[in-house]
Amino acid sequence: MIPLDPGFGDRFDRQFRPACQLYVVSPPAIVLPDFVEALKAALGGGPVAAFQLRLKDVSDDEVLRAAEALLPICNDHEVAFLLNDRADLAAKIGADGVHLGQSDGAIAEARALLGRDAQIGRTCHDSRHLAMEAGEEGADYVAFGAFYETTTKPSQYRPGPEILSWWTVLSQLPCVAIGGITPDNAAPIVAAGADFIAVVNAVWKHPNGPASGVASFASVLGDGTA
Ligand SMILES: Cc1ncc(COP(=O)(O)OP(=O)(O)O)c(N)n1
Ligand SMILES: Cc1ncsc1CCOP(=O)(O)O
Ligand SMILES: [Mg+2]
Repeated sequence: MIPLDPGFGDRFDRQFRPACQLYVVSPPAIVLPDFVEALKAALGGGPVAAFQLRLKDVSDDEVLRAAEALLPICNDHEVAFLLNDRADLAAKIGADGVHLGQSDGAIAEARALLGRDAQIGRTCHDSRHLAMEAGEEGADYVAFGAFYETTTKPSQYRPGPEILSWWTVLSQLPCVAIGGITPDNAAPIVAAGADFIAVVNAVWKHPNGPASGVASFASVLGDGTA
């Protein structure tokens, strides 16, 4: 199982915080086998910590087929493979983890299905309360967003970077920032302490292709010095 590891290791200390890492989320609809090549290109474009398969309005069979094709690519690149929404399917395909929104089931149930080593993420929108709750329920990371306007998933929630700095002081659990993030607007989020930035369009809709999309984040991800 490949961990979604911010790199704290045994010596967790925010003063020695590792660099913010990229968490690439799939488009809501993909075409196979084309997307296999697109994912290979993306993961070849630069360091990626995790990939999330986030398909919407498709059958379970389509999710399983996509996972079967994409998981080996993530394994080859040592990139954690998380499935969105469905802990049951994540267990079935042997995913490294699952991302659960507020309506996607209990963390304890997902843990029972996936085991101790799986990475379970929880959407917390702009809510400090939801983040603390997720931590208490056993999530492995909390996700805040949408930080910026986005067409991928329009959101009524708009946290500011200060929720990230608040969280990094309060908790040892990694935090993910999501929503409309691009290399041009990521700096305040990275500076505030995001452990991961999760992106869809900035990678998959990059005018020069997904490899360039991933590469375009290299200069903004920081070197971990607080
Ligand atoms: C890393 C990450 N953060 C947030 C989300 C959103 O999850 P959710 O609120 O369940 O919405 P959908 O993605 O299911 O539409 C995510 N998927 N990943
Ligand atoms: C899934 C999700 N949850 C909050 S915003 C968002 C979409 C992120 O996509 P993009 O990086 O294209 O804005
Ligand atoms: Mg969801």
